[in-house]
Amino acid sequence: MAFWASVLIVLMTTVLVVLFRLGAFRQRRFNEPPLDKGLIPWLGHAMDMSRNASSFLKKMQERHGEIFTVHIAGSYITFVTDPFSFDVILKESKSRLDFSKFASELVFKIFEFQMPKNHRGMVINNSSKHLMSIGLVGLTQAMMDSLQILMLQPDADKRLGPQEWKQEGLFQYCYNTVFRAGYLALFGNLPTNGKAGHAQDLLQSQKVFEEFRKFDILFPRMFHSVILPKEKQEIKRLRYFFWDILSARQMLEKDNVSGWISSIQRELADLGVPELGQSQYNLILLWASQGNTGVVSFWALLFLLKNPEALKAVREEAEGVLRKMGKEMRPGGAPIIVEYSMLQQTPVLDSVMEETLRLRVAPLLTRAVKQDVILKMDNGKEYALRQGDRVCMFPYLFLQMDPEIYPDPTTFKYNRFLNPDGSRKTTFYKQGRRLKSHMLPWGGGPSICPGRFFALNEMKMFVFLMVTQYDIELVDQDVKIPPINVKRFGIGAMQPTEDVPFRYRIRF
Ligand code: HEM
Repeated sequence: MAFWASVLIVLMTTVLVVLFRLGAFRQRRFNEPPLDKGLIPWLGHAMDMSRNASSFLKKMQERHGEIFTVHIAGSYITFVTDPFSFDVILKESKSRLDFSKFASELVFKIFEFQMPKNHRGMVINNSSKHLMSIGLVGLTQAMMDSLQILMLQPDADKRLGPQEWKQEGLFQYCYNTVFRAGYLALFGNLPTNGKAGHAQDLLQSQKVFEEFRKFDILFPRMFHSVILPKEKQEIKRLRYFFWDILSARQMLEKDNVSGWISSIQRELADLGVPELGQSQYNLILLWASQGNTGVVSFWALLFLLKNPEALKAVREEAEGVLRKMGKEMRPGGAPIIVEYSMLQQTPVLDSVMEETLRLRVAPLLTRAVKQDVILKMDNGKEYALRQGDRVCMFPYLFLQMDPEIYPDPTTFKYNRFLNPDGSRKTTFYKQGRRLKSHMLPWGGGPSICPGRFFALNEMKMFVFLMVTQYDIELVDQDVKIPPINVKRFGIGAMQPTEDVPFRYRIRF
């Protein structure tokens, strides 16, 4: 009897210790935000969050207000929903709220790469040199060259002449074209070995795109740590495919590798990162640079195709820029070349891109709480945050979809970001007060996307070419705009649940 009593005591103690470790006994302390642990130990609200983060967070905001802490898969995460307080968090010092810690954990989970200590300084320095300022002009030119290679390649179906309509899925077409052009511009071309043309580049970039899409589709499951054993195998295979294709050895054989990729690789080698680590890092850069631009380009074109007035305005603006630059569009004339300077003269297209980013880009901005912190909200209220927790912002829901800031927020309005005089509109208000940041699709603070200027150039260039070089139309003009895949909330650009057929032909 005594024996069984001891076993029972040991068992109960173990269960209590495990529950304690899983955070089941955490109580809200004085000054802390409202705490919502959910009913399932350790998992907490993980299922709701991975199912549809946006509707879950909306429900939590309705229940708790401007700030609350939820328990998700073993972590306590504080969400701030007041957009006026976002800047406070984004500007907070790294020693209190840190971006790198969470990013490094995520990168290790998905890419199996252990970030070297000073890697962020390296990314930031190289990005400001090669993705901004002077480097941006050359890279934008490289993107243009690659877009031309892809868009003007002879049709696989030789029966179709250049003037005939070609039909495809718009999502597939945009993602494929922008991904491959961006990949070639950043990661370089295969040597032609005396052969004419770009056949090898076209073949290899197609394969890279196909494998990337498989990885991309599995990404939300990796992000939320809900992978089945079969999927684990596939992820492993895909990682090996990319580590090989992006290896230092393969990159050395390529021509025209961008300064961004080659100098990061050199610095990694100097830091003593082994070859495998360099390949792993290249996959991270491939993911960061190519996972969103094709998707956003798709939405921008779809919105234009569904809004003939907007399409007309963008086309007229682009044709005006071509005329101004002396690039006459003649029937059967030379292909259109979009130069860097031309992209600085397109306020209507800028507004279209900004409206598309507002409607379709939904990252979760996360900081690790490095020490106990008092967070002073914009309204003066103070909340205690605990060391070891995370603090998160979801600007898609609490800023970009706010009807007070953007009336009729789910509707695409191509001129929402234009002033009546046609200049760019940057002032937006809530409760009569001007917002410092009216949108955060690129993140903010020290971790703001360093590729944002290049990304915008890539997408604008693609849309510019599509509207000037081609006639484009939806196969069914009445087709509904497809819903978004809600499982991708928090990751970046939202993808559609289904494709939309469209057709295009060279304009003569
Ligand atoms: C539509 C396209 C893009 C979107 C919406 C986007 C968005 C973002 C977001 C939200 C972040 C995280 C910011 C944070 O957590 O605070 C990020 C990080 C990053 N992005 Fe982009 N991005 C895009 C395109 C690009 C491109 C084209 C490149 C490179 C050529 C790039 C390179 C990076 C890098 C390297 C980081 C990590 C920065 C760091 O560790 O500090 N992105 N991006």
